[in-house]
Amino acid sequence: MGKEDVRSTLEKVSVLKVRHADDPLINFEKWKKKYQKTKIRVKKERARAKKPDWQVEREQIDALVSRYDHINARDAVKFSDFPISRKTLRGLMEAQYRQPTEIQRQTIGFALQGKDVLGAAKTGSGKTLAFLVPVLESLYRHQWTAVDGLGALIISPTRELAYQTFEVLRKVGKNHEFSAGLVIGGKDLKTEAERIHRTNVVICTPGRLLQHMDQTAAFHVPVKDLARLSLKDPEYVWVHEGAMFSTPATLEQNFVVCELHQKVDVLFSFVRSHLQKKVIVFFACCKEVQYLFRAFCRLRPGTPILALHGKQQQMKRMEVYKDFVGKKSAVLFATDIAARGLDFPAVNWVLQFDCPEDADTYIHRVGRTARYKEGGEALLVLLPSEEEGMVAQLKDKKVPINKIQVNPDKLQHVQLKLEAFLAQEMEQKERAQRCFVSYLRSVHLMKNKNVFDVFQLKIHEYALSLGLAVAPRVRFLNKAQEQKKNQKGLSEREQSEDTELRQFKAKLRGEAPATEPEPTEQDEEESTAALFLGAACNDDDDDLREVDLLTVKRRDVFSLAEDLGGEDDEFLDMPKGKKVTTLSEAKKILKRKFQVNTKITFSEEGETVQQWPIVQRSAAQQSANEELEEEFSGINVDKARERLKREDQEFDKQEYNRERPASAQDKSDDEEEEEEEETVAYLDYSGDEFDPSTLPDPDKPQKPNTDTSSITLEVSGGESSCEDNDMSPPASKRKRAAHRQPLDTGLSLAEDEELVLRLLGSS
Ligand SMILES: Nc1ncnc2c1ncn2[C@@H]1O[C@H](COP(=O)(O)OP(=O)(O)OP(=O)(O)O)[C@@H](O)[C@H]1O
Repeated sequence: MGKEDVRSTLEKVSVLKVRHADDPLINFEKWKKKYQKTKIRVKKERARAKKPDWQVEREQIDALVSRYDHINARDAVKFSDFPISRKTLRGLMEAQYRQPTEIQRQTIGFALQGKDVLGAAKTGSGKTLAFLVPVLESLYRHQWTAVDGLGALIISPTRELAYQTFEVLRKVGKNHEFSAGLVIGGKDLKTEAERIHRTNVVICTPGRLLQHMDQTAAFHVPVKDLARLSLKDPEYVWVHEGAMFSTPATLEQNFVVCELHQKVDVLFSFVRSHLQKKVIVFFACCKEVQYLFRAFCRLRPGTPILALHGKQQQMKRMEVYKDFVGKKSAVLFATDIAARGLDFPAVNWVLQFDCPEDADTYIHRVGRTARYKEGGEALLVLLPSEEEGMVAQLKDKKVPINKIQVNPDKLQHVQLKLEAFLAQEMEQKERAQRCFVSYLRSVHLMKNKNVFDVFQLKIHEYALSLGLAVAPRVRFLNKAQEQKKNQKGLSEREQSEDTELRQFKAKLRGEAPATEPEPTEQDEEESTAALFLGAACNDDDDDLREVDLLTVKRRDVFSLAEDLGGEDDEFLDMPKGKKVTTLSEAKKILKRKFQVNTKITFSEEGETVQQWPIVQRSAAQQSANEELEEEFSGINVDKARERLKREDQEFDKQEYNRERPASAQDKSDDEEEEEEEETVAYLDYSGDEFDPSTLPDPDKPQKPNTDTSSITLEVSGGESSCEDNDMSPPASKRKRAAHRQPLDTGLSLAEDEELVLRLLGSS
């Protein structure tokens, strides 16, 4: 093909192209296609717009559910990689939760698929969202509404944790329409009861839940499922199972060993050297927090001190919680109510002033710092007697902890200052005493005796370190000590019996007698400990009310001192015969059938002159037949009742004749009746003597003396009815009675009263 041919061909093609673009037929076809597409879309949209919301939502739910089988937790990087509703996703994003943590990644998928999940992960690793997201999704999937009532129940060990979980739920679930309620003690039960049946998610503490289950009629819980409390074929998710340590990697942990009486100084010095930090200090009991919180406030360490413990009002607890959350630097003195689950942001230090009950408690406590990728430090204060046992436990639980020393040069001593405070304030002194006793009690009650041995404590020095002049008396320790001695005595006796037997056998065999065993080191230690306690106990007779109260309460209320078993045995199983208590004395008296509140006066000849309460002499003679019958066939109740009635009547008659003035004996029957009535009233009234019945009843609303018009009908009516029922004699009779001489019955006032009551009863 020549050049000319090529050119003509190209020209033809371009002409064809121009013609094609201008071709109305082709253009129409194109437009028609586009139009059809738009028409279908609009139609669909219109159709969808006509659907009720729930149906649209249903379709969205179905679309989500269809993805459940294909969840790939391993590759999930963002929350949106899971089939989670837009509402929840939006909530998560708004709360700045974008990527799931390890525990969330591994559990959310299973939970969405409807499996029971048992998950465990280190503190601060995000377990809260791991269960809250599936809760929201489950309710959403079931299109739960307010009228459906309770849909999810979250039981939390402490009120603070319940409150915190509630707050997270509110944040993450704010785009859903469910209702949620915080049901914890210390709040108004009535208001809760009114709302609880309309609440979809209830976050509660166990005590309050039981209260509503008992008292709130409208509250219907899935009780059977709760009771079973076992998981159906659960997925176990141990996120950090293979980890080298059970505490967060970003947490640095140390312990110091010091004597009990040095602990307050150590704490004060620590606080003084960490003024810009946020610190939580854990104590063994509320009373310690109560006392040391006040003491430290008085010491003015230079940083805010807060206290959180179970004896505070709920509102106060919330206030302190929020206050501490909002502070940049502060020291929170707390009991273990703050140990589990609470998410205080940016805590730098956790100091355990008292040894935790066990390694798990230790881990929960230190977990209040170094949360979610943050760093933190923890210091454990141990007594020499606690060191070995506790450190071994921690090692067992894979807790990396190092021993460090307290620098004695840096230690600041506060004992003198505390003494001065206590000298000024009686209340503070009492607090210090309670703190002292409570701490000892808490140590005494600890189960692990390898770690906690109250008899190893130098309690006198401890009392001084709290600012007290002397160690208060601690009864339960006295008793425990006695018990210990008795047990020791018993085993010694058993041992000596054994030795005697062995020596006897040896004699029989013609061998030389064995020598006495040497006292062991432990024996010596025990007697030293006993010395410490003994000295402290004898120093002061000022016994603490709290100890008395508790001890007495336990025994008195249930009257089961001998029957009680279990934990209380330590206190109650004292050797019989040695323990002399008011209760045992009272029981002895009862057994001997002594009558309390009785009084018998004898003449010099030994005859009964007067007896209280008055014994009614037998007035009606018992027939010989009756006596005989009773002797052989026991008491015939009906006959006895009849006889008593007769006897009462006879006695009343005799009493009446004895007391009636001679002049009155001849009066007519009618007059006699009236007289008798008056006598009854008269006996209660002793002439010139003060008549208490004339006084206004303090329990009744009083009428103003002057202006009766101001009294409302209701009140005046009530009063008049009260007056009608009054035991005081009517005015006319009182007037007549005033002219009479008081009857001298020869009895005391109390005896007179008793007599009147009898007469009234029989009449
Ligand atoms: N996906 C996430 N992204 C960012 N922060 C998160 C995420 N999940 C949880 N957190 C944050 O981590 C912190 C710890 O979470 P959470 O309280 O749920 O831990 P936990 O495992 O329940 O701790 P504990 O065992 O002490 O109860 C919280 O401050 C929380 O806001």
